[in-house]
Amino acid sequence: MNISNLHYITDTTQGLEPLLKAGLNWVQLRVKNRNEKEMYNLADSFVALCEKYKAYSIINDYPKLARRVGADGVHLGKEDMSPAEARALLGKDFIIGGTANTFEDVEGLYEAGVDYVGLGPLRFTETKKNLSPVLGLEGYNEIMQSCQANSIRTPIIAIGGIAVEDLAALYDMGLHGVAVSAAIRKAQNPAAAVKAFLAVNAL
Ligand SMILES: Cc1ncc(COP(=O)(O)OP(=O)(O)O)c(N)n1
Ligand SMILES: Cc1ncsc1CCOP(=O)(O)O
Ligand SMILES: [Mg+2]
Repeated sequence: MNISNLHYITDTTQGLEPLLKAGLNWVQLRVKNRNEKEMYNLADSFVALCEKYKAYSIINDYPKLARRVGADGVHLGKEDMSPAEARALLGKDFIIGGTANTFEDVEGLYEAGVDYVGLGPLRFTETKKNLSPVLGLEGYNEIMQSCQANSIRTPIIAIGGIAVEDLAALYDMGLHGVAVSAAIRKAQNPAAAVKAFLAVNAL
């Protein structure tokens, strides 16, 4: 499995199909405050839609639900199940991502054997409440240099307020890719926004 350069984060399947048609191949379902039944139904239809377009499906926060609906992976933050427990539950082939805000977080996730790290936020975003301290490009630079110095090669995905204009600087520092919600979801033409992100990745 190749970790994608573009992770799209969504709380709905509405409007997702045109984005998959535009070439999106990795989607994370990130939903807060829904009951178990609603969450199951949403996750189940999300996985079916991703499968139709051969896109990887990742469920945020809920490892057991991810397994139950046949998703490809789960994303876990500091408040969620530990990556080690999730690995024991889900097995070696299940994709497990973890959240980092510092080099120490990245190191811990690398040692825990995650498949990718979501590192951020780059800047303020309204998409997430209780945001960790903003890193800015300078913060990413320091953390990426520490990763290189410590031979940490886990793919690192930048997240939080990412715009297409940020990609060049982030890739220069060694970031593997980006996780994006608002810049696609709130775009006048979300499918065109997906294509703009993918076009930079193809350069
Ligand atoms: C790719 C990626 N990186 C980071 C996060 C944030 O996860 P978490 O810290 O658990 O916060 P919530 O998304 O659950 O609010 C993510 N979802 N994806
Ligand atoms: C889940 C998450 N964690 C940090 S920012 C974020 C949401 C994505 O941010 P944006 O909507 O600004 O792309
Ligand atoms: Mg979480």
